[in-house]
Amino acid sequence: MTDNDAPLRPSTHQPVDLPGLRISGLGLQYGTRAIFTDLDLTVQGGEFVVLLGTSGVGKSSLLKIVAGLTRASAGTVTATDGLPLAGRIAYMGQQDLLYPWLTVIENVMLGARLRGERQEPDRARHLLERVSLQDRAKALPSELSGGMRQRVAIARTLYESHPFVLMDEPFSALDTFTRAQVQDLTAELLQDHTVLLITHDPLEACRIGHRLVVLTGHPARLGPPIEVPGPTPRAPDDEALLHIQGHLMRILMEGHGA
Ligand SMILES: Nc1ncnc2c1ncn2[C@@H]1O[C@H](COP(=O)(O)OP(=O)(O)OP(=O)(O)O)[C@@H](O)[C@H]1O
Repeated sequence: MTDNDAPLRPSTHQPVDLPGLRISGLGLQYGTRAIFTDLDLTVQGGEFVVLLGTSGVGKSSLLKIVAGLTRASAGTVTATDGLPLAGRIAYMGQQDLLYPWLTVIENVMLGARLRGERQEPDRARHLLERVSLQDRAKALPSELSGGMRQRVAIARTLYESHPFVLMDEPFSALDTFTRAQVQDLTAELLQDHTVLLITHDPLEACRIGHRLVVLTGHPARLGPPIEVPGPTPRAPDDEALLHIQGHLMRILMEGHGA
C-alpha cells in the first residue's frame, strides 16, 4: 500500500488489556521448497486481523504454526505479555468439527470434557443464548442447518475463554446471507479476543477485520497491513469498505499473476 492509499479515518480498534501475538522472521520450508520467508506481523491485544492470499500460498500453514500444530523452519511466534502461547489459543477450522453423537450443549463443553475438567452447563447455556441457540441445546448437530452449526462452533470457541482465536476460513461453507449473519455475530462476540482469521473473501475481510494483511509471491511475503476504518461489523455497502475491497482485489489478482 502506498501513502496515497492510507484510509482517511483511523480504524476503531483501541489497544486493550489483552495479550497480542508477535510473529517474527517466520519461515517455512517443505523439503527444498520455501513456502514463505521472513514474515513479521504483530496482532495487537484485542485486534481482529484478517489474512488473505491466493490458494496454496501458505495461509493455513502459517496459522498452524501460530497454533503450535506445525513447526516453523525459522523465526518465532510469541505472546506480547511474555507468557507461553500454549493452552491459550482457540482454533476454529473450515469444518465445524462437531461430534455428531453429542448434543449441542455437550459440543459447546467438549474441550472441558476432553481434558477431564468440570463442565459448566450454565455458562454453556449463556453462550448458546448469545448465538441465539438456547432452544436447541439438546439437539444433535444433524438436526441443525450449516449456519446453526457454525454458531455452535463459535459458542464452543468462546466457552474455552482463551485470549487468542485463530480461524481458518470458518464460514466458507455457508451461503451468502447466512455467512453475513455469522460474520456480524463473530465481529460482535470476539471483541475481547486477539483474532487472526483466514478468508478468501475480500468482502468478509473488509466487514470484520480491523487490519488486513495479504500473503503473496513464491516464496510468499506479507504485504503492508491495510487498515479498514470504522466499527465492525461494517455494512457491505459502506463506501470506505468498497474502496478497500477493490484495492484488495487488485493486490490479490496481481499476486495471483506473479
Ligand atoms: N505437510 C505438508 N507437506 C508438504 N507440503 C505441504 C504440506 N502442507 C501444505 N503443503 C504445501 O504448502 C503450500 C501451502 O499450503 P497451505 O495449505 O498453507 O496454503 P493455503 O494458502 O492455506 O491454501 P488454501 O487457500 O488453498 O487453503 C501448498 O503448496 C501445499 O501443497
